[in-house]
Amino acid sequence: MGTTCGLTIDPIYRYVRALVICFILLPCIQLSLGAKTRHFKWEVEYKYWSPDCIENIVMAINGQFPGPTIRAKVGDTINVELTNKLSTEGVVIHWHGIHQIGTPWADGTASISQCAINPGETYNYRFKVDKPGTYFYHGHLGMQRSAGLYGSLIVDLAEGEKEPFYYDGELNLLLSDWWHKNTHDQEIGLFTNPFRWVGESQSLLINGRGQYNCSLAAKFSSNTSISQCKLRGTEQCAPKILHVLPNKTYRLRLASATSLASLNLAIGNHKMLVVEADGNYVQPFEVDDLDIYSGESYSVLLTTNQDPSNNYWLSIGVRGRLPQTPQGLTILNYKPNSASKLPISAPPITPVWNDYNHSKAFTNKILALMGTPKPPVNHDRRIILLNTQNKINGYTKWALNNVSLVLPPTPYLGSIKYGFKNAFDQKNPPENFDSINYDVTKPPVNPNSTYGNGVYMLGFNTTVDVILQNANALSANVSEIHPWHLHGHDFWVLGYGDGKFSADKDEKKLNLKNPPLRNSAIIFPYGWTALRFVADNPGVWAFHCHIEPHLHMGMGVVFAEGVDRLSTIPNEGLTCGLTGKMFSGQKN
Ligand SMILES: O=C1O[C@H]([C@@H](O)CO)C(O)=C1O
Repeated sequence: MGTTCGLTIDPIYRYVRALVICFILLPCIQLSLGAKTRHFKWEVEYKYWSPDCIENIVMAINGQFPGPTIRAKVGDTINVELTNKLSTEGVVIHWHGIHQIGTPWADGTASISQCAINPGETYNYRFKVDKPGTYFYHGHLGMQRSAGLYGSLIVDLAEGEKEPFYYDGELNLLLSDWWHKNTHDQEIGLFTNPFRWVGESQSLLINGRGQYNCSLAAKFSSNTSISQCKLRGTEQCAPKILHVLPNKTYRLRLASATSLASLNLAIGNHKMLVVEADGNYVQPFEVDDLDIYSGESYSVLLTTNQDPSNNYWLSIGVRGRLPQTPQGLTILNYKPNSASKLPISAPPITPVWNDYNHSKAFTNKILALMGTPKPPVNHDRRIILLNTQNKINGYTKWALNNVSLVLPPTPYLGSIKYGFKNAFDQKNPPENFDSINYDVTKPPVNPNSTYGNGVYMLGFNTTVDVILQNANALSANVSEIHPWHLHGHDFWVLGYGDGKFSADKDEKKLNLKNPPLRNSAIIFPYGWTALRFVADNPGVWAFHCHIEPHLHMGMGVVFAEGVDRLSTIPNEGLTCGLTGKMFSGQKN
């Protein structure tokens, strides 16, 4: 029996009732709650741009880099008509942190939730924003995030609702990293034998702005070869100054769209109170600096209680990789001081890149605010994913339990819905690795892995645990940070640990009392991270390392649940691969 708007009743009555509900009642309920449909017409194209004062090409939206900020209220419907104006490549946009409940085809993952939008074509992203918080959107095909395809998405509380904290004003910072080598070149290097790594970025950007050939803080540097930037403020690379008034509290919304860099952010002389992580409230805690990994977002409260005759630095620097990228800087301008008045001392120093104790201390402070839903006490299934750097026929890859993901030409959402059994590997990918014999502290004994595109089919409404197990990469004594992001859900972060996860020893250490709910979590070098989520959102969902070159090298898996519950999937996103053939057959 079919369902419409979630209802299953007899056919004629069902049709009439569905019409009434869909076209009369739902809009009325929306109106009465003040919810709106927000329409946007976007065109994606390459543009010449100077994000760090060096001219390059960026992927711009409506001529802007970063793309326009979307601001909406909980319950609103976002409708982005996205036209691909790139002349030779497809495009998609993922709405990072938005659950896409009932609209999995709008998740914007090429080969998973939709076909890439071809040059000249338009795709309609229509979805509801279900949770207040700080989010962003970005390209999810190839290396298009590295190319600059990103922007902010901020969801305010519904009318009449109040945040559990007070602030006078708001500042929004979207953080990213920037290479001078174009992303096609970067991408080809990753798929070449011998492998050519993308290397560290040339610049860090704050709201799409950084300075490569000069520094805002050169006069404080002992390196005399760096010149002081002389910017008028109108340049594309001039910092976005953060204007504040003394003795007020500001909510800083932070999101990291970096391709590679893990960042640490600090504001000279000021403390920050962390209140939100990935769209979830956390127990407030105070910090001097904060780590933010690719794919994460935070809100911090900043009180402007320092000497009002000065301005202060806001700095970001690289963590977890030997930094070869200068700090990204902007100025916190206490009004009425002139914005061009430099702070009186040097910018905050980023903690040493491999001081993991510093990072762990920060991460362990993140706990759910009282009232946050708690995780189910038991899990139905536990998937353990060993993260390794591997080789396939001499090519360097990343793999999970020895399988490196290569996406199929037919998007999973369509192939699962319509039962195309030859669209992807029908065997469940491995649930575990040989944890008794595998030494996570050493390079793999046998580094050869295989390509795969199988799906973890999750029972609808079951509770799934994922243990992400880090290991040594291909070179001895190297284990990297990987920030993992789950589409379509938040998960509870039950705990982090060092070495190999052991159910006997570590199970009892898991936090079931107040674990933070998030959509992104990291694994520390040589460590493990335990996550739990409920598979209650019909659709097909990527779960992957948010370092873009790592995802491109296969570091991801695919989950699917409840696809049979989706009554209709718009054809619009499935007109490629086997589903494309099926639709063209129907037309004939
Ligand atoms: O995937 C990666 O490859 C390089 C290095 O391991 C090999 O060049 C690096 O730093 C990564 O994160």
